[in-house]
Amino acid sequence: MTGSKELKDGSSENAPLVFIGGGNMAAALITGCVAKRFVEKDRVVISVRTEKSAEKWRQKGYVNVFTNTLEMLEKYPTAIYIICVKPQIFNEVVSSWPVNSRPKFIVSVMAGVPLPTLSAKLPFVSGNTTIIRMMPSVASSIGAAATTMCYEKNDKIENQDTYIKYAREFAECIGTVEIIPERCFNPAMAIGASSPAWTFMYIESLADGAVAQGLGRAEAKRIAAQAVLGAAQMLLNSESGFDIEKQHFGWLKDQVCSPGGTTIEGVRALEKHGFRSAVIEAVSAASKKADDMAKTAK
Ligand SMILES: NC(=O)C1=CN([C@@H]2O[C@H](COP(=O)(O)OP(=O)(O)OC[C@H]3O[C@@H](n4cnc5c(N)ncnc54)[C@H](OP(=O)(O)O)[C@@H]3O)[C@@H](O)[C@H]2O)C=CC1
Ligand SMILES: O=C(O)[C@@H]1CCC=N1
Repeated sequence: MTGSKELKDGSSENAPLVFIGGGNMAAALITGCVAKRFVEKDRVVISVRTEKSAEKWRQKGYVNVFTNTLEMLEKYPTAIYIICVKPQIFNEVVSSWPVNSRPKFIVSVMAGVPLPTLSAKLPFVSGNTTIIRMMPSVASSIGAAATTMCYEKNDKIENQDTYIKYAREFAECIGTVEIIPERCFNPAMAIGASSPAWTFMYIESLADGAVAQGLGRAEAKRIAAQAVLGAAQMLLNSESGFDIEKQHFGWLKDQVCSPGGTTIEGVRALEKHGFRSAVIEAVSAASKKADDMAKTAK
């Protein structure tokens, strides 16, 4: 990406990107898309709750920072709105939205707030508003997120294809993107957005294991992180001889396990301690939590 991306929909040329919420997820998104020059800093607008957070953003060179969401939304009546607050704060955001507002394009990254709830709760949303649910991850900051996206296609919405294309380009600038049906959104969130936390835990555990055996902490951390990166790259890069569309992951695992060797002993230990089951349960627990949140968000 060489230049700042413009959204030309006839009504808003070069529309600003307005982030409602400026915490961890917004920081990863903004860092990632500014680094790729998808948007310039002066076209980013952010609202946060506290002056302390606002000051942090200003120190990073962002000038359009607000601690009053209503004031921000009144100042930017035509924009691309990205809702980045916690789901529990969504009702507060709804009540901060000017009643006469008629937004055309809203992106929500909130876990556990489905599209029908978004449309129902944002009372000003008309039949002419495109709402997109996007689930990126903290890896957006380095352009390495595995983002998922869903939306309801409506041919009656003016310029909807333009908005969808823009959202897709936004997601591509922070990593990869999969468009999925909303019914699969929560399990996809678990493996795309929550799993970085579990992977950090896994890498930390690898390092701990080696430190327990006497390896220095710094070396252990670097070796563990690189080993996980290399393994993931082998799955995604067909030059490894692996075809992710056709082959089972076990094919690569088996290449590492020399008969009578060291690795298969580790496989045995992992199986004994319920490794796969623990991971499957983690995905299920995160997904179920999002299902429960969706019920209370109604
Ligand atoms: N963290 C992650 O890896 C991911 C998070 N998400 C989603 O992103 C959303 C945000 O999560 P995360 O960034 O982790 O949370 P944080 O707690 O880090 O950030 C929340 C932000 O919202 C701000 N805020 C609170 N109330 C308001 C308000 N009324 N108006 C405007 N801003 C407000 C806070 O301001 P202040 O800083 O002043 O308190 C803070 O900047 C969640 O819905 C989550 O589901 C999605 C994918 C991954
Ligand atoms: O923990 C959460 O709820 C958010 C959504 C996915 C990742 N973090």
